Amino acid sequence: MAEWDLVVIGSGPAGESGAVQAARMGKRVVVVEKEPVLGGTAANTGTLPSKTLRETALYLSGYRARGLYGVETTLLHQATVSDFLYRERRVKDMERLRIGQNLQRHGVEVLQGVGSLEDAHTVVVRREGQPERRLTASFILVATGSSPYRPPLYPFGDDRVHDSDEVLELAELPRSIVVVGGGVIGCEYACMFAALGIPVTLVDAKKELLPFLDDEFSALLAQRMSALGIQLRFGHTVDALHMPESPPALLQLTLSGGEVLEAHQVLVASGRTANTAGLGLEEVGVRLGTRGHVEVGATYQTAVPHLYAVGDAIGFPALASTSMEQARVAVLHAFGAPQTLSPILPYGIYTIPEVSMAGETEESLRAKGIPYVAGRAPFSTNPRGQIIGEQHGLLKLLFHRESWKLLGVHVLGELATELVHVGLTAMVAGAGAQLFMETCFNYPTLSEAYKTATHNALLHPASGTR
Ligand SMILES: Cc1cc2nc3c(=O)[nH]c(=O)nc-3n(C[C@H](O)[C@H](O)[C@H](O)COP(=O)(O)OP(=O)(O)OC[C@H]3O[C@@H](n4cnc5c(N)ncnc54)[C@H](O)[C@@H]3O)c2cc1C
Ligand SMILES: NC(=O)c1ccc[n+]([C@@H]2O[C@H](COP(=O)([O-])OP(=O)(O)OC[C@H]3O[C@@H](n4cnc5c(N)ncnc54)[C@H](O)[C@@H]3O)[C@@H](O)[C@H]2O)c1
Repeated sequence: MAEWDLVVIGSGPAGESGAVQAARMGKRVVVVEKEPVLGGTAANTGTLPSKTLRETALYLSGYRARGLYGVETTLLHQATVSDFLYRERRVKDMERLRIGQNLQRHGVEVLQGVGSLEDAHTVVVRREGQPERRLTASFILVATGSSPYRPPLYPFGDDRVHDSDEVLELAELPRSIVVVGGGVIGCEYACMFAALGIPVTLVDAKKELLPFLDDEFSALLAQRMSALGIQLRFGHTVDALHMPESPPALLQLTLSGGEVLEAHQVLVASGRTANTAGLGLEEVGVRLGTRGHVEVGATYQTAVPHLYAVGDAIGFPALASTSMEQARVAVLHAFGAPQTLSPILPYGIYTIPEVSMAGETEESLRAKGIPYVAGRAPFSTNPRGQIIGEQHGLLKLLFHRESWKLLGVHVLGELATELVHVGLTAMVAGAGAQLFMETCFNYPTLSEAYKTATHNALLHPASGTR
């Protein structure tokens, strides 16, 4: 008999969620983590640090108060790196502590060391200066996450060149920066730096900003990011980088098309690679795809049935939110209580302003030939929006033209990543216009925009239909 019911490799959101789910089912569970701290990318280098830095940038820049009292606030004072990183460290520490306590409370054992497969049922754990440990398991959950992809053009040892992990170890705030890669990471960091008054240029090979967004919101976000002072260079790659020997001479980045950008520092955010090298997965029959992503089926089972993989290790959508859900679904399947992942997943993008969406876009509805009606509620006409000075926010709801079921929700502006959940919950419950008409919302609130957007759709049932 195996020593453990479940061995989890990795303690990020996926590992924690999978381990706790199995422990709740009365299973013997051990989590193997190579780092001395728990929490993975979400707690230590990605989600929480970047969101805390965003709040710090908003606070230090006085961004939320801009234009509210007839005065334009600028930086409260010259922001320093320690201003910038102070709260980031506190939030990180609290999250690590919370995860440790959560695992302990559920009776999950934690082992520090690098895990790899010796055979399909044995995980060997190696830690410098310690004897190797062998863990035999009935089931194994690979939740090893991902790391920034480092294109060979950039000398990452140089302290003017960063990836999204290293950017948290800045020695000083950049005087100007080029961000290469306008995916979610690039856009979020570009906004933070711009809010702090740092000149930012954002370069991306794609022609459109975050093309998975509804076109109207992609364009609106591009407009707001430009208004924040970000120079957008879409449809371009960086073909050459010149690094002068002696700073403060500026870095020179030559774009496809010939333009030369000059900046003090560069942040490269052009995708991520799964942490699967050296795990021994292929040796036991697990298939890996591009950038090392583990190939899995609908219940996160690999080609080896008792071996599951979840989170960033399997690729898209590679979010903390979805990683936790995937792990829960995988563990329930392993221990004989199968469930499926929610069919509608939200996206929350912490740019300045925030953008969030769930369900269909106008483009996806058109492509599927589904008849729809769009209803819009600008925050500038919402009383709470007025109070907080939210001039550019927008909620858009997409309803089925015949059934009036909600098919998609899109929000840009203050608290967009929170507001989206009203629409998400309605969609998961199969509800629509009727629900928003009959629900009493607090007044004044931004959530009330759901009622306004529904009225707008009902008043103009032909607008936005295709
Ligand atoms: C800058 C940034 C911002 C982000 N913002 C958001 C956001 O706002 N919202 C959101 O939902 N998602 C966000 N994400 C994505 C999110 O962080 C990841 O999707 C999530 O952390 C993935 O969880 P995971 O458990 O799969 O992997 P990870 O969190 O990467 O954890 C994997 C763990 O496995 C460990 N490990 C790896 N190999 C081994 C081994 N061989 N042995 C032992 N341990 C090992 C690692 O040390 C790590 O602790 C962001 C990511 C970045 C980089
Ligand atoms: N709020 C959130 O949910 C959030 C925040 C940050 C990160 N994440 C997740 O982290 C993951 C990684 O994010 P990411 O932004 O690094 O990767 P990404 O793959 O989403 O984006 C990378 C971008 O870089 C561009 N690119 C690639 N090579 C290039 C080149 N040579 N020149 C110019 N542009 C180039 C691509 O066109 C793409 O737009 C994503 O899966 C994302 O969902 C989520």
